[in-house]
Formats: sequence, structure tokens, C-alpha cells
Amino acid sequence: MLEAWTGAQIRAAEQPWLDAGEGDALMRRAAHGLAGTALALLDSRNRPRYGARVVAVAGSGNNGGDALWAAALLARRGLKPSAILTAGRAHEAGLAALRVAGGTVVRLADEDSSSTDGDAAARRLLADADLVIDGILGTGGSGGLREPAAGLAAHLEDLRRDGTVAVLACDIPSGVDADTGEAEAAHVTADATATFGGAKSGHLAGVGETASGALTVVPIGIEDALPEPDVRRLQPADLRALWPTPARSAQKYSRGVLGVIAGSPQYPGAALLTTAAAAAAGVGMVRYLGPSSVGTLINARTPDAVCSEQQPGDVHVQAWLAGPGTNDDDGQLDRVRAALAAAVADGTPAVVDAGGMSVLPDAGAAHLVLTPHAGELARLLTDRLAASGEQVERADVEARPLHHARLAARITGCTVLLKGATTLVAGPDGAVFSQADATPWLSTAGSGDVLAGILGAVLAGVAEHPEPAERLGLGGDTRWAAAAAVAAAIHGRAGRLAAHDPAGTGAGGPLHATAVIDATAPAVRAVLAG
Ligand SMILES: NC(=O)C1=CN([C@@H]2O[C@H](COP(=O)(O)OP(=O)(O)OC[C@H]3O[C@@H](n4cnc5c(N)ncnc54)[C@H](O)[C@@H]3O)[C@@H](O)[C@H]2O)[C@@H](O)CC1
Ligand SMILES: Nc1ncnc2c1ncn2[C@@H]1O[C@H](COP(=O)(O)OP(=O)(O)O)[C@@H](O)[C@H]1O
Ligand SMILES: [K+]
Repeated sequence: MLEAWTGAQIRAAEQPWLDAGEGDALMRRAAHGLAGTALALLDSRNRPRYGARVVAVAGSGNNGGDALWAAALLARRGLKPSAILTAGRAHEAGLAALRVAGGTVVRLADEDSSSTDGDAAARRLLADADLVIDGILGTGGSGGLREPAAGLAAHLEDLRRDGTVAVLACDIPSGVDADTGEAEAAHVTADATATFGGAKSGHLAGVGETASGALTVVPIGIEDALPEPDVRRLQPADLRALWPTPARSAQKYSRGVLGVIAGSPQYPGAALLTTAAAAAAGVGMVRYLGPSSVGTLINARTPDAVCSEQQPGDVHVQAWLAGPGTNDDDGQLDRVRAALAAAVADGTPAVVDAGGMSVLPDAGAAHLVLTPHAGELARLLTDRLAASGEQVERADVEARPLHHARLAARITGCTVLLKGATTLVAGPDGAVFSQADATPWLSTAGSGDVLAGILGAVLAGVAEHPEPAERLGLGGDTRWAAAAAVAAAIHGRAGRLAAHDPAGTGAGGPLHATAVIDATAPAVRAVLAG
């Protein structure tokens, strides 16, 4: 599991070392890891190490100190170091080490300076650089980059996009909030980031996810002092442990029955996709409740689904999937209401997707998993915050996804899975998961229905088997958020397979929602095979 902490949590874990006067030792370890990551980044680009020009861009704090020390260390490996200082002050020992290593130093002009010689010299250094280490701001930064660093970062991004320079962020791309991944203003975008002691929540959410590039966690000796993580990301081994794999003695009821209330004669597609996806993900049985005209269509694609016009109270299921493609005309929304009321009352977990979110019970519970995209989350929050008159727009959610997912979990009392390039899951108990297993090719109509079906299958499978989550320290209400993260990960991986985009970079080509369904079983097999 990749675990991440806030800046304050990391600082608290460092404090005993600082109190004992061992701050320098921490910084040396950080700089050492940073230098190693720099060499690996050059190697990955087939750039020779010897003679490579490395520029440390350093702000006034310890983040700049790390970058200056790392550039000095790299001089011993044959690289040519230099530094650009973005503030009036710089870390003294780091700067001295860089000078001893033979590095030239230029300082950017600040508002009070009449000379801009430093700015021109800085741009010349960047133009010749093979590698830039961004040490402008770390966990002590707040509020995004200001001038003159902001202009330099914009110029650096032009060079990075052209491919002339590789950018390595020290701890966190400068200007990105280490706790939230938000960037209020200008920020650095990195090809790779080396972070110290533990990943920061800001690496796994919002702008911070994209701006960090490839993340390397460098241990500095404080790890045992870290508390429960703020954000988690499930890795393949975790998915393997959490996937509802049938026991030898399993039968379809022990594996879980999923009751699906989706689709309508007007929108049958959502019913077809969710039931087929749940079946593909290996649920014990799918019970579809809805109009017989839709049931007939479902059985043409998924003959194993049991379809009827029964009401939720007539059937016994281990999980519900309620909402996609439903409308008020044919009684489907009444079924959704009844299923959600029953789920709250009897503890049966439920996926609440699309239209289901408009008939959510006032008092939710962690075992109800809402699956909004940013637009749906904005509507849900605006509805719930109507009394205060607060309006939440889609763009607000996109700019501050972690904040809004957490807010929605708190207000609704439900687990909230916020869909996007990175999918965030927030539980009402405060647990957060961030999964970035997808491919941009997944942003296609019906893809969310497939996710809902996979999630329904996972909830049905884990409903009566809490032990694997407990073994990973994800017991109690956190297990519902963990189950949602598992589903998001498998959906993303199925998308990558379907798009032929193994790294999720956007390589490969288009996919159809049904291709994601067909790739679901192979994605599960690949995870289980390890
Ligand atoms: N505490 C420690 O012993 C260790 C710290 N480490 C490094 O130290 C970093 C944190 O260092 P600091 O606490 O010195 O903080 P930073 O280096 O992030 O920067 C803090 C300085 O920047 C200024 N500042 C804040 N926001 C700004 C903005 N938007 N524009 C311009 N200036 C701004 C502040 O006034 C302050 O002087 C970590 O990210 C990590 O890289 C590592 O060396 C590991 C050990
Ligand atoms: N840029 C992207 N990169 C990766 N995955 C994405 C991206 N955009 C959307 N997705 C994923 O695709 C799915 C789209 O769901 P949704 O918006 O509900 O579509 P629909 O309602 O049409 O089925 C979600 O799982 C989401 O996480
Ligand atoms: K930085």
C-alpha cells in the first residue's frame, strides 16, 4: 500500500530528530536520495551522467537546502552543478557545499532589485541544463508560487515540454499544496519527484498528482514515528488480498447476490452495462429488478442474470446497485428508494449511482457508496448546502477534489467515490483512498456504469467477509471505502487493457464501454496472478 501523510504529520514525525539536533542528518539522507533519483532520471532518458548539467533552483527554506546539497553530491559523480536562488536568503550550508563543489550561483531579481542580470543568467543556465532540481518550496510553502519564482517556473515548463530538460521535484512540485494537491497559482510540473520520509497527500490528489510525475519515496529514518496515513493508494498486492476470491466450499449465495435497480424502457443501456459488468467481475448472482422489457434485453447479453419485476422487499441480496439510468415514469425510482431505505436499516451495502443520488436517504451510512463524477458531486453538495445558500460548481470540485470528496462524505454520512482521472474515495470515518489506475480513454459514455457494476460485485463479495480488509488494517467502516478503491482500480486496469495502454499514459486507442466489461475478468486475473 502506498501511504501518504500531511505536511504537519511528517513534520511532527521529524520533530524528535530536530529536537535531538539531528536535523542535518535528516537533510543529508534526503539529499542523498534526491541525488540518486536524479541519476535514475537521467539514466531513464539515456542521457550520459558525466558532464550533465544539473541546476538546483532553491528557495529560502530547507527544501532549497536539499536541492543545493543534492547538486553538490552530484558533482562528485561527474555532473556540472549550478544554482538559481529564487529568494533573498538560501540554506547556508547547502549553498556553501554547492560552491565548494564548483557550482556557479545566480540570484533572481526581486521586486526591489534594479538589476535583472540574474534573470538573464538564470535563463541561460536553464537553457543549457540537462536536469533541473526544483527546490523552491516544499512542505513549508503556502499559496502557490509568487514572482520571481512563478515566471521562472513557467519558463522551465516550456523547456520541459520541449523535452530539452528533465525536471525533478524535491519533496513536492513547488507551488502545489502538500496536504491537498491543490495549486492556487503558478506551480512547477515535474517529470519525477523524490519525497522524504513518506509520500504527501498532495502527491495523490488534484493537480499534485499530475505535477509530481513518477514518485519515489526516500526513507530518512522517521518512518516508524508516522501516524495512520491521511491518504492511501492500493497496490496490486493489496488488490490481490482484498479481491473477493471464492473459497473452495463457495456457492453462488456465499459469493454474494447483487440486486440491480437500473435502467428504464427509455434508458435500457445502463441496465445492460451494469448487469454485464457485475457478472463479468464474478459476482455469485445478479438479480435485476425492473420492467420486463428491460429484463428481456439484459438476458440477451447476460443470460445468467435473473430478471423480474419484483420489489426490493421481495428478494434477499448481499448488496444493492441502485440508480443508473432510472427515472420516475416506471416505478424504478420507487424501487431505488425502497432498496436504499432497506440498506440503511439492515446494513446491506449499496452502490448509489447517477439518479440514485437524488433519492438518497437523509441519514446515510458508510456502507452506502455514492459514485458521482465532478458535476454530480457539485449538484449533490449544492442540494445539501441549500440552507446556507452555498453553490458548488463542477470547476470547484475539479480544483479541490480531495476537499469536496471529504466534505460530501461528512455531509451525507456515506462513502463517496469521486470519479475522474484519479478516483478519490472518502469515507465518513475520514479514510481516503486515491487510485490512479485508469487511462484517459476511459472517459467515454457508459464507462461509469461499468464501474458501478464492478463495485456492486465487490460489495456483494465482501459484504459477509470482512477479514481480508481487517488484516490490512482497513476494518470497520474503512472497509467500504477500501472496497470502492478496489473496484476503481480494477475498472481502471480493465480500461488500460481495453485501450492497449499498459501504463495509463494515454497511449493505445479508443475503447467502448463493452470492451471494458470484456477486459474486466482479464484484469482481475492479472491482479490475482501477481
Ligand atoms: N525539517 C527537516 O529537518 C527536514 C526538512 N526537509 C525538507 O524541508 C522542506 C521543508 O522546509 P521548510 O519548512 O524550510 O519550508 P520550505 O523550504 O518549503 O519553504 C519555506 C520558506 O518559504 C517561504 N514561503 C512559503 N510560501 C511561499 C510562497 N508561496 N512563495 C514564496 N515563499 C514562500 C517561507 O516564508 C519560508 O521561508 C521539506 O519539504 C523537505 O524538502 C528534508 O530535508 C528532510 C528534513
Ligand atoms: N481523464 C480520465 N482518465 C482516466 N479515467 C477517467 C477519465 N475521465 C473519466 N474517467 C473514468 O471514466 C469513468 C466515467 O464515468 P462517468 O463520468 O460516470 O461516465 P458515464 O456516466 O457516461 O458512464 C469513471 O470511472 C472515471 O473515473
Ligand atoms: K519543491
